[in-house]
Amino acid sequence: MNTNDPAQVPGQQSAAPAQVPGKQSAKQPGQAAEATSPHVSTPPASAASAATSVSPVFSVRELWKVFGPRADRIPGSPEAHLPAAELRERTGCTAAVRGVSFDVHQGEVFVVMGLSGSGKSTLVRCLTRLIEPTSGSIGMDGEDVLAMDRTRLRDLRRHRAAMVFQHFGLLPHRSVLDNIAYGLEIQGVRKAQRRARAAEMVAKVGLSGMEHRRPGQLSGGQQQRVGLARALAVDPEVLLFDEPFSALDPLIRRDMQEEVVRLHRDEGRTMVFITHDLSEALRLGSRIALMRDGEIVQLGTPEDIVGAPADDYVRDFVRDVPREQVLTVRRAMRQARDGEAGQGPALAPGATVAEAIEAVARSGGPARVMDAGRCLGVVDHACLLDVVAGLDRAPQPSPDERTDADGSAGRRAGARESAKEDGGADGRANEAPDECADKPAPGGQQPGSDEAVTA
Ligand SMILES: Nc1ncnc2c1ncn2[C@@H]1O[C@H](COP(=O)(O)OP(=O)(O)OP(=O)(O)O)[C@@H](O)[C@H]1O
Repeated sequence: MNTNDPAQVPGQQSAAPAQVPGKQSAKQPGQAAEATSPHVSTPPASAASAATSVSPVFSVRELWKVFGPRADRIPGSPEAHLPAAELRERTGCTAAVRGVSFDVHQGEVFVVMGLSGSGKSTLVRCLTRLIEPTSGSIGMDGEDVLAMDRTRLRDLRRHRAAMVFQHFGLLPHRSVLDNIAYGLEIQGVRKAQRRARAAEMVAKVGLSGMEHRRPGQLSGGQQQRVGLARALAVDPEVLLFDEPFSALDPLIRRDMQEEVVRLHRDEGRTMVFITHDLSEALRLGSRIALMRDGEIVQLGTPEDIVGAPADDYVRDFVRDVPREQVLTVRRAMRQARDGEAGQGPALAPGATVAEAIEAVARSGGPARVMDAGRCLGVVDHACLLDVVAGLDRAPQPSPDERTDADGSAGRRAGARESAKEDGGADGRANEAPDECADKPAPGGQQPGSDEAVTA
């Protein structure tokens, strides 16, 4: 059985994989585990339907990682949930990851966020067994990661899940091009082929013209681009980022975040992204797993986390987030009254409250929330203010909401990006054709039509 075939397409399995223990069906293993956790928000309708159509890239159940003597006695023991200091005092052990369960869906940016020491790095390293878990199960595309032998594991790390580290790990005496080609070199890809692929990646991450420089001749941001290009060169099914931008200065960091958003939008590649920076998590995440003391205290979309914090810890965490930048009009809207469905600027359901405030201010009246030509509701001054003040109601997903290519709430980032594309740099766009568009406003024009944001 050749389980290390360099010609193998990344993400495809060359051998009959061992199945994840306890896996119920190919359709959606562990959906119940996510849905029954008190801290895990129910995904929006589109995410849920996407989740049922494809199996998760990673499926993690009851995962524990305990460091220290006789670590395997801790999971399931009465000590398992002791506070960290008490556990250490009584047993000499540290429970870095405690009974964590989640799925990473295809095409999403799954952010693992938490304060220093909350267990983020340990958790993500367990996914490819860079750290051996103490107990639990990990599936990748339905294959049992914990049952993989060394060859299969090497294949997983080289071909299927590439890691981008904070410290770029570049080879100082090699050129940019050769650094990018390195991952292909250890896969045994021929020189001409790997250099051609590396040259493609140089362009993709915006380093054209710098191919022959050494890492020492690059800025921190440029070095991180090389790290990113090296991971991309092997065309992995999933990219794992371990706080990749935390050493970069804020402007370069922003630049790199945009790079990730762009890559995700263009390629729809699955990404798992560790950060301790809330604004980075909100900006990049399709969903965010917020960790505390080794546990996931809440797992949900940025809108879930900011709009419906699971407990006081999360509430405190998100207290200073500008709500209007994260929450969407879906949360703010009310039912249309007396002809309101037929006029006013049109907003996509994924438009932010901030975008809606601008549209309503410009038009002087309510804006419509439109989806596939249907008016889902309207937003006016009062309901937008309620959301900003935190007096809003729960979100109101439409029953037949369309599903985007990437399924889950990656739609948010996509919504913002496509708003920009449709309407130019300021994010405005022309009004989408809809069932109300044939009802002319006074003066023959749709009021505020040029303020509308579509996504
Ligand atoms: N090899 C180890 N031996 C013992 N304890 C460890 C080991 N690695 C990590 N830990 C402990 O496990 C806990 C989680 O560490 P981890 O590095 O996963 O946290 P983190 O959230 O990634 O932190 P940071 O943001 O600072 O990198 C911490 O208490 C840490 O001290």
